[in-house]
Amino acid sequence: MSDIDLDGPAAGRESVVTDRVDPTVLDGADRVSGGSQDLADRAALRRVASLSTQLTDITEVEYRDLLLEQVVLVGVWSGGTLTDAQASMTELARLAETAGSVVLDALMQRRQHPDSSTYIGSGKVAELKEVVEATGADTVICDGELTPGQLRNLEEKLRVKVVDRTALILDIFAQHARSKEGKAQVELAQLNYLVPRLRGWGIALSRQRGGRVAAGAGIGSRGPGETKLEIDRRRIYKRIAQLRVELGGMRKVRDTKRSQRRDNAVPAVAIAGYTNAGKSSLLNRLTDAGVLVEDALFATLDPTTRKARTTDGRLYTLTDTVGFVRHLPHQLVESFRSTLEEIGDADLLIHVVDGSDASPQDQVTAVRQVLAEIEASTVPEIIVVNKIDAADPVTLAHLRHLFTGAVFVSAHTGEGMEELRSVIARHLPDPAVEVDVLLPYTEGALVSRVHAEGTVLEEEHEGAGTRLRARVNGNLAGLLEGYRVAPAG
Ligand SMILES: Nc1nc2c(ncn2[C@@H]2O[C@H](COP(=O)(O)OP(=O)(O)OP(=O)(O)O)[C@@H](O)[C@H]2O)c(=O)[nH]1
Ligand SMILES: [Mg+2]
Repeated sequence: MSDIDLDGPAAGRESVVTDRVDPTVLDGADRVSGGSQDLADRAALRRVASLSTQLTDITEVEYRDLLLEQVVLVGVWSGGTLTDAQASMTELARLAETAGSVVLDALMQRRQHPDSSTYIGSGKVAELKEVVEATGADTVICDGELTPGQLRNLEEKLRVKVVDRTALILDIFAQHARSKEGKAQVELAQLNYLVPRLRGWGIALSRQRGGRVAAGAGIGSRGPGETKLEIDRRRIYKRIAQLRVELGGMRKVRDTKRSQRRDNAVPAVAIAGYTNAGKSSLLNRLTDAGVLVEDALFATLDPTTRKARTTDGRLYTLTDTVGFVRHLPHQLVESFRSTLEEIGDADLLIHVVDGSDASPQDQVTAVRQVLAEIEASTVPEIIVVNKIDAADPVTLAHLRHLFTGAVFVSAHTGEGMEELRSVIARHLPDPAVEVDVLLPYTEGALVSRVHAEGTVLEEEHEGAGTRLRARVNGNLAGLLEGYRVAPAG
């Protein structure tokens, strides 16, 4: 813990490590399959990033415009190794770039705990202010979830916008939400984040906007603004209630669909994993889904379900889901609960890991934490290490050792996909009921269904029809009831 020498890399800066994050700017997609229109929309959104976070229904609320452009990142390293802390900062930089901003600099402070009033220590705030001024940054992004007080105090001291990790992730989700459900889920999460911060932001924002604090007496103290905030607060609560009702309705539709799938006893496989690990690419490989693939965090928010077949011809569904990240904001986990239930309800989980990442095992840890939070830890899991074409062989060897039974694939080259298919087939629950039937030739459709949904053990064409011995699900077994052959002897 404390035995790591900070003075080396940060000579002359005492306990502040200045770690310039490699500004490998993510300039949009590097590969799109079947979603170029979507992508164009998204690029357009990115140029006016602030629009996506403005809540159209509550325009008068001084909601934070996240016009993220020139940013400086700041983090507190309070536990774990330096590598962990740096990985978290690198990820924050990726998140900031995904949201459409340019990262100018990144600072990290070693402290036991974040400072209760300004997140980083007061002496370091002055240092940060120097960096902000020197770089001409207009926004500071903190690597954590800050209290309303911390945000306000920092803004007052730095005189630029201060945003935390949670707000940043919410902003990306808002930019990427496509479906009605996704948009409602994000709006609900944003409002839940907003409520406790309403007063703080109201004040800080007034100060920030063109230095109105100098002209207007009484801003920041009680006054007419307070009444307006109360009204806004009530409107927000009303909107939250309305969104909950709407989402409840959409949830019913989703539940019905899922239970229909259950009745048909088609096994469900969910693809989950860290954001940008290649989940959508894998879905596209295993089916012809044509889901948007993008080198950006949280490209997928809406689950896509496609039919797929095992190597031995059995039908199953494959669902691509929203990616996870370190410290996924609890507001998102909460409002995306119905989407995330697709994972908890699955018969099998394909947990995709980016093998080319600097520390894939940390991704696995973060993902498992979220899985536990959504009560999906009991779903049988296959670890699939993706991007082996781009991964370091030493890392891969380490992963083989860590995760026995993992499958190593490349969604790009197709390597390992055959093995993945057969592993999926092996892990899928086998249809439960064994039947022995004689189906007249007029019942060709039923014969096809047995082939599609069940496992055929024996098939013979006899004079009276097709004799089939097979394992099928309960539903299909019911339909076959009338054609059963009496057990011999
Ligand atoms: N080199 C390499 N790149 C890959 C591979 N699979 C996916 N990628 C790239 O990784 C990036 C992310 O792929 P996606 O399929 O969108 O990842 P995802 O997990 O669905 O991401 P989110 O939906 O954003 O959470 C894209 O740039 C892909 O082209 C692979 O096997 N090898
Ligand atoms: Mg995706």
